[in-house]
Amino acid sequence: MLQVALDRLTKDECISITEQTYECIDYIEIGTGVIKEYGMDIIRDFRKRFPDKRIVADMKTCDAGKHETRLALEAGADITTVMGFAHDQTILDSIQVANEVHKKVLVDLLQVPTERFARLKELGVELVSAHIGKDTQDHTAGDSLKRYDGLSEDFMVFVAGGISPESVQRYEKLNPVVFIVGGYITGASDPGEASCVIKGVIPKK
Ligand SMILES: O=C([C@H](O)CO)[C@H](O)[C@H](O)COP(=O)(O)O
Repeated sequence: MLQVALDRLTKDECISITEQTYECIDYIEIGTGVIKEYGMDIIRDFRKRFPDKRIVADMKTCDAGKHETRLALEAGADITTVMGFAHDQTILDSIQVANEVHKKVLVDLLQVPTERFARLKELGVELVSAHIGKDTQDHTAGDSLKRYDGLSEDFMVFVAGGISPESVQRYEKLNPVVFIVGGYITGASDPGEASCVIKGVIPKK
């Protein structure tokens, strides 16, 4: 499945790109920077505009888990993100709030030591994002994905970080269920076409 990540865009650009890509995307991610600019209002707005799509709020919560998770899910997100390096209690609280409303938490593994993956499983984490951060994408291309090998035995895996049709194959061993794609789609001259091109090369799940 394909998740379009809406980052570094105005609200109007987010709406336009979502409309253009609608046919080929499965999840809409409201990016962290967009949430910082527009707050929960943009999640509420997207929920009304796009009732048939799953919405991921990339909150990147690292403290105040109950409060931030509730904010994003009550605004209409189906999934909200929490950082895997956050305190165990933050992750537990976020999962508890999400469970109460039958929604999900996606734990972002950015900067999480591999030794912590087992603990995340014990905490009840189900969804993880094997993520290469924006600021390191140019510096770590290649083997940094190795640290995520085997994750799909314990978690439903989302993958993110500079993904393009050319790099999709690199993720095969991670057995991802969702490919999160931002810049390749949002920076394209025809985002609709770009979303369908990448949808055509990611494994069907
Ligand atoms: O989570 C993301 C990143 O940390 C910026 O907030 C992006 O949504 C994710 O990396 C996907 O975007 P691209 O790397 O541009 O494909």
